[in-house]
Amino acid sequence: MTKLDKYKGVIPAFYACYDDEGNISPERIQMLAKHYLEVGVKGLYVGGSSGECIYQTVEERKLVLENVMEAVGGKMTIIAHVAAPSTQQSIELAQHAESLGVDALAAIPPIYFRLPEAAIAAYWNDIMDSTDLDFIVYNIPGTTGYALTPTLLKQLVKNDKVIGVKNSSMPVQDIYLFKNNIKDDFIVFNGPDEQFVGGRVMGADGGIGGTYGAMPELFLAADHAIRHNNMDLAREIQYRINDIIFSFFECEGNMYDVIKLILAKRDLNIGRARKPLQPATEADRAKIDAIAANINAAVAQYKPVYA
Ligand SMILES: CC(=O)N[C@@H]([C@@H](O)[C@H](O)[C@H](O)CO)[C@@H](O)CC(=O)C(=O)O
Repeated sequence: MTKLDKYKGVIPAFYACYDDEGNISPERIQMLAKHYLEVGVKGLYVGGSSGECIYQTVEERKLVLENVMEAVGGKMTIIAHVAAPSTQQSIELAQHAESLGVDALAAIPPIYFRLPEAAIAAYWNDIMDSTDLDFIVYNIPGTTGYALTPTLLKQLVKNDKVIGVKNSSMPVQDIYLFKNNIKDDFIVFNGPDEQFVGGRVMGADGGIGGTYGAMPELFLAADHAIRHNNMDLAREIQYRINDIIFSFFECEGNMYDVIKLILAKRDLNIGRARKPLQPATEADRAKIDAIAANINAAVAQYKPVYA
């Protein structure tokens, strides 16, 4: 058992939970967090893209984390994503997260301006210096426009607080770059859910993903198959997961709104996605019924793999 084992496994990116008026709902946050605790995932990644962080105020983001911690803090690994438009706001969120007792912080690079690498490093270092928590560098070039380099990562890991990278770039080989020759005992999380198995084979220790929350049982089953060296089964589950993810993208509404409507069918009503994320349309409704049925069938088929 090492200090980093608590991060190795399936970690859903926690969804934004709103009431019917679109305000943060403490009750729904606690309900969803307890649901994932019961399902048996390793931890939760709170306040990331899937948490709609960029559409929430600092105070709203604090309220979200407070309710997750009240519901499950201490019983699962909690990683708080704290990147915000300014360094000052990011530090405020980081220190608030530390006061609640989270396990680790994560942050994307600075938002909006394409800043030079020195400014990106300074941003991450400022956040790290503001608390004693473990820190996870978040590489998501598809949305931020900045692709983490091994050179910068080697500089960052001189700070012992850096324990890993959440890698949401598409090339699986990036996992090799961030896993090898960086430092001993370093965690890499697979980001693209469509490549969960591929990322793990390349060396990722676990995954953090935006679709895990819609079908955590399938990722737990794939994780179990990988750990037991049953790669044919792992691939089979990954293919099933991908069919489901690709069906999300066939809807006109944004994936998070589609997932929320699917969760509502499982008695997990967490409201709708915030605009400008597009709401699901009437035409999506029949597709959403079919996707929900497909998820239920896949869960029934593959949950016995680990349960
Ligand atoms: C670009 C993007 O949003 N990537 C997602 C994936 O989990 C993604 O939703 C999934 O692979 C479906 O394409 C995560 O890496 C991001 C994430 O988990 C988060 O920050 O909430």
